[in-house]
Amino acid sequence: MAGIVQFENVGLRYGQGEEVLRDVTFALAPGEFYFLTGASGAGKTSLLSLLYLAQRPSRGIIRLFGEDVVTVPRKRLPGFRRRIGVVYQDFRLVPHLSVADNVALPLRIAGADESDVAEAVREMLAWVGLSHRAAASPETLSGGEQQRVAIARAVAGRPELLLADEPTGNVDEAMADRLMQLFASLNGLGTTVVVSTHDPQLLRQVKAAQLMRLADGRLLDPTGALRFPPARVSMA
Ligand SMILES: Nc1ncnc2c1ncn2[C@@H]1O[C@H](COP(=O)(O)OP(=O)(O)OP(=O)(O)O)[C@@H](O)[C@H]1O
Repeated sequence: MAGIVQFENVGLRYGQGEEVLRDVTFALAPGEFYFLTGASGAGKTSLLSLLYLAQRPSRGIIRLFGEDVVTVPRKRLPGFRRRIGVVYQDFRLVPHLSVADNVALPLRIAGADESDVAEAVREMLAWVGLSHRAAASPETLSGGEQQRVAIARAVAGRPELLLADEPTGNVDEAMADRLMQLFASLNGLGTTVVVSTHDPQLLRQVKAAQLMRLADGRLLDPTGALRFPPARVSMA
């Protein structure tokens, strides 16, 4: 398999507007860690939304886990989404579920045993420093706390692909370090990770990470490393 994700000449426009993504071609190798960078408005969230199948591209080919997801019947999309963990920029927690039940959601959808669910939720909430808020309603949490719940939920099911949109935008530096360690640990277990960020500090945190740079809807790939990724890059 050439990659866990492949884009070929992908374009995206909203309505009748100009294309906000243009001629985007790349492949992501399984098990790698990628940072997606670019100025505000460059298209990072739009690119991630194609990856988590929130919309279809206006043109081009997208393959996920080796399958063409542009022409796949809609009823098969949930099967792909279950293999992906997403940290949305606006968190998207379920308001009528407790913090613990939000984190448990992907595990329950995957049919995990309740005892495994309870243990995973405990472990994840401890990691993001929110054990004491397990029973709380998401609306009673600060923005940074909600972001940490969203991260715990995305990571809990050990997805094959993790997509995180500005996941440390609302937390302090010490918590950002801790969350990046969580992503790096998940990556160490084999998850392919894509983190979008403006923050140059974060880029220094994961040494073996590769950079995807977007500028005005185009992916900059001067060395061709994203188009023709090595089969496996050393994590040293
Ligand atoms: N739903 C939408 N309808 C119309 N235009 C949109 C929509 N979402 C994004 N855009 C436009 O697409 C372009 C790329 O936006 P996008 O949110 O993908 O950029 P970004 O790099 O994630 O920015 P930021 O770092 O500010 O979140 C922008 O010009 C934006 O105005």
